[in-house]
Amino acid sequence: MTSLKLPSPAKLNLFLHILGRRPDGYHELQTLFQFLDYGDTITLTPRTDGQIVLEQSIPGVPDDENLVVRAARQLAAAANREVPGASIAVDKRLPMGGGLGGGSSNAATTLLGLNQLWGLNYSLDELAELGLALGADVPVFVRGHSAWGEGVGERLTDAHPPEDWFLVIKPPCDISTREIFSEQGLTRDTPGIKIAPAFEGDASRYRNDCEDVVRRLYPEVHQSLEWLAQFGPARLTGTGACIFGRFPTESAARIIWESKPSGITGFVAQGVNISPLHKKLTELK
Ligand SMILES: C[C@@](CO)(OP(=O)(O)O)[C@H](O)COP(=O)(O)OP(=O)(O)OC[C@H]1O[C@@H](n2ccc(N)nc2=O)[C@H](O)[C@@H]1O
Ligand SMILES: Nc1ncnc2c1ncn2[C@@H]1O[C@H](COP(=O)(O)OP(=O)(O)O)[C@@H](O)[C@H]1O
Repeated sequence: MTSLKLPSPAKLNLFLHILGRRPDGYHELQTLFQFLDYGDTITLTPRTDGQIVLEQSIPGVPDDENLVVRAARQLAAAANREVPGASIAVDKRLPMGGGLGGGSSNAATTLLGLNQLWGLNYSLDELAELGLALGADVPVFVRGHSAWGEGVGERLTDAHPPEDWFLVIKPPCDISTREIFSEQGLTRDTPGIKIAPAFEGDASRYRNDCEDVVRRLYPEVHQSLEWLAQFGPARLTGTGACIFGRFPTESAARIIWESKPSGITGFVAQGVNISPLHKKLTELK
């Protein structure tokens, strides 16, 4: 059988509210996930020896901890028969620890791709449940539709935010999700909002509750937000470090991108409500 080459897109948290903390220390969230038509690419090639082989390590991530390897092993363990194994290559474009969900997306792409390659026929519900054990953001990537997320992000309701263009900037720092959620000064009491069928893109009642803490701890993020805010509302995604500005057209986003100060890295991409992964899998059917 031939290889399967699949997209592994980024997500943005168009807003992120923290409603409280559960007894186990995890935070109750309300968030709005939208995918970007931009991300990593994963190539899955079936083997015959049952092994899961990562073709190239990611610097700083031991292979056993790489989310693609963990996802493949989890799926192999769940299948109640021998699987042929797979070689997995990840072409990484998304910054790690950037709040773009690259690791979670890689896990979801691996689960859906190997489910097809190995002929396991698990449903999206079953794969989302398997994926949740790997990370809170994996289920939304498995389901592949922009969504309101509640709980720790696992209770999902389809959403239809406008498919605008985004300028995403990666300030020169890495931020650990755990560090931000451990901060004393984090806002943890935002009142819950009623999930609306239509999303008011830039309504001021939506924000990212991690932003004040991240601005204080990481001046690089503060400076990038100040720069981007000159051109319109600028916001943090997830627990950072990436920030984004929203634009109605690609050219509007690119004009600002061209004017960026030297040393700023990032990209321009469209927000999409159907994941590029699911579009590709549909095309392959
Ligand atoms: C906050 C979000 C929003 O999309 O974005 P990211 O910035 O990571 O992309 C995610 O929910 C992140 O999910 P995920 O990246 O899977 O987090 P995990 O690795 O499971 O959690 C790392 C640590 O952060 C803390 N944590 C995480 C999620 C949550 N709702 N409450 C928490 O307190 C826990 O201490 C946990 O051990
Ligand atoms: N395949 C992978 N791609 C990215 N990160 C991975 C991968 N496997 C494990 N990780 C770990 O997961 C962490 C979170 O990565 P990622 O999902 O990209 O960021 P974030 O949760 O901030 O959006 C990384 O810092 C890295 O240590």
